[in-house]
Amino acid sequence: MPSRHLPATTLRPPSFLTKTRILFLALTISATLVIISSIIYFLYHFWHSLVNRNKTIPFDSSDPLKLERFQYKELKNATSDFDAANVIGKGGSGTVFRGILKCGKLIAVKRLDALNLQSEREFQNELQILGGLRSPFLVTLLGYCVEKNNRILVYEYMPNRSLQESLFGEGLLSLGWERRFEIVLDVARALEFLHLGCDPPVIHGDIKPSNILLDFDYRAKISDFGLSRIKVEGEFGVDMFSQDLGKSQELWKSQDLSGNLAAETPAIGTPVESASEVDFALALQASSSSKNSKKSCKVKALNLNSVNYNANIACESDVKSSHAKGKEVSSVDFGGDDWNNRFVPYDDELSSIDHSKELNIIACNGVDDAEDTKQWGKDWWWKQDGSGELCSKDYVTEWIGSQICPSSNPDWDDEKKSIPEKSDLDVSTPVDKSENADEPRLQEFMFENLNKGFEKRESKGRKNRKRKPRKMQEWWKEEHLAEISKKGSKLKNLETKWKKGFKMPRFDLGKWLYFHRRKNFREQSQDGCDQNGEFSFRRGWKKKNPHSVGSDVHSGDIFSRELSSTTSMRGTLCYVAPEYGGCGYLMEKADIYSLGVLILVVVSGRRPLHVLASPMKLEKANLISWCRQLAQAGNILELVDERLKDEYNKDQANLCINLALSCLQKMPELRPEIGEIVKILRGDMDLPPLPFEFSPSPPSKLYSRSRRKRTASAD
Ligand SMILES: Nc1ncnc2c1ncn2[C@@H]1O[C@H](COP(=O)(O)OP(=O)(O)OP(=O)(O)O)[C@@H](O)[C@H]1O
Repeated sequence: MPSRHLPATTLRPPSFLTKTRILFLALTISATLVIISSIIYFLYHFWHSLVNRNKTIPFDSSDPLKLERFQYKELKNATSDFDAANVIGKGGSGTVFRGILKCGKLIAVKRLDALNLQSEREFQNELQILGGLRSPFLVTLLGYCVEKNNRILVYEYMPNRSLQESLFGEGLLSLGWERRFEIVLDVARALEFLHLGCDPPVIHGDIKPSNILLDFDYRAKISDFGLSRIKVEGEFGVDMFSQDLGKSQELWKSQDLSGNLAAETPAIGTPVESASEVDFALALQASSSSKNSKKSCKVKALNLNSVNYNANIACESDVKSSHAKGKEVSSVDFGGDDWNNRFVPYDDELSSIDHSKELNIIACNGVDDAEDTKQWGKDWWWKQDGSGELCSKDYVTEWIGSQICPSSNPDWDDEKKSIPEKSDLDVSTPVDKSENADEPRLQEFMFENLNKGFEKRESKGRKNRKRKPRKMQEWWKEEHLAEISKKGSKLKNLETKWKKGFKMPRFDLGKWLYFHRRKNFREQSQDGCDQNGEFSFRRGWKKKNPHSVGSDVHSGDIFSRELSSTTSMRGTLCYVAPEYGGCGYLMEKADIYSLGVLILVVVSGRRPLHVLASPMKLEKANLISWCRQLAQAGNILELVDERLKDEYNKDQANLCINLALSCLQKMPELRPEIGEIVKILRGDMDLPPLPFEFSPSPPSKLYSRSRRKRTASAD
């Protein structure tokens, strides 16, 4: 019987088959698991990166700025849990603490008070611009911290705080003439670095004493780049003010504090030849506004995630002709049409209006409200009455009203005697009781008198000028809603917050401020005035930190209150250039104007706008007007700080004041360039002749180089 061959498989023992199956199954399962876990891992990371996108700093991994990213905990330890005892200052957006790192290094830690669109924007600006710059004339930004809703900036510590505090605070006498002159020179050099040493140029946009910090040796450094802008020349074609910026590279050489060449440590923002690729991270602003542009501007683009900034810097000649003239480089991406809405055309005629006007909040009611198609930068937001809304004058009026508090001002009793009866002002009426009737009268009185003092010469010219009033609210919407609408879900959050009454001072600012201020005013009137109150157009009222003395002390005559550190929508009241004034073009000459005001403040030891109780002293209330009057009378040295007595260099003082007047010319193109200013201050160039309006009669005894050198050698 033939034997039957069974299939090989069947011949194998069953245990072998089982093992193979098990092995196969195990392999399949583990492979599946690996694949699934890989997918999960990938998805998790994808989700994580999406979720954390808004929390990341707007630099990509190739961060050229080498800023240190601090842990919140680290800064908390450095400042003893942000202890109030470590507070060294308070600005509109945040509180500044003194801190000490583990390594023993002293730092200044600025923590933003609230996270909103404005503060986020300024935070980004500070990082992008100041973070990309290194100069002995600029405060060094060491690092930052972004964790959850915390936004913190870490700076080098400046032991002598701000110029504001040195001039108007306790250290009053520590600023002798030499130091003042050096400070002016340092600030000029800092601006020289920004305007001429950087490519593209950086425009600070908010030069004022509280943004000038003093180091151990009282050398001045510029800080606060929250409102700064990068000027990308190519984008706008012809420079509006015919500045020969091309010579910047030729002119600029990195300088150390003593003015010596220090070429070995070029700042990040130095000319292209010294840094083949400018590391400004900055150009983001330009990029966002230049959709039509094509050619790159040698600026290293950054990957900005945070607030939907477009980081592809471009600045090319291929720009719409409507953008041909210099315009502000905004940090926000406005569509093409938004540009047209946002930027008002420059108008020589309007810019020739006397500057005293913009200090004259006062002028609000006296303005001809007739229609005109032209709008002028600041004009509309000073003069919005007739709309039924609170105009800027009202804010300032309220503010001034709140400062005029007999009970809290020891000088008041003396001064009130000199107030003429015809003013119909009963100064003995306590402010708290005059809430409805007397308070406005008191304020009207102040404004009327200020008006008389400052605006005589303007009234004629203004009669024929017709202007279309523009509401601040409208402007705000134009500027921000377009911006916000691009921020998708962020907008929804913000809108929800607004609806819930979240504190967003720029929304419906007028009413918000009005009611908020009135409420505070009533409350404060009962306990005396709020000596620390400060008015901010940018963020509404801010309460000064008791440690910050800079803004609330008396300086000069009776009581003079500061509007100087009130930050406007863009820039600061009294320091902002007339052609810019909140929404116009931010060009180098705007910084020059602010420098002019700063010089006068440094020389005179006075704030640019003093609110004085006595009409006798009104001529001095507006520092710029007063200086112009003195110049016409040929007596500018009367402006020099009385506290210096005779211990100052008359030639230098003369030079500074004349230079300031030159910087304060209404026409931006007439103001000197920063390179010239530095040369003039160093005695390497003569001051150009001042226009007739400032010249004493007979024509100016201008300060000449030869004369100055003679004096210097005599000294
Ligand atoms: N690096 C620093 N070192 C020492 N003090 C500083 C430093 N930075 C700021 N301060 C102090 O903190 C104060 C507030 O500064 P901050 O820049 O926040 O506000 P500001 O410029 O006064 O106001 P705003 O932000 O409204 O323009 C300064 O006036 C200064 O006294």
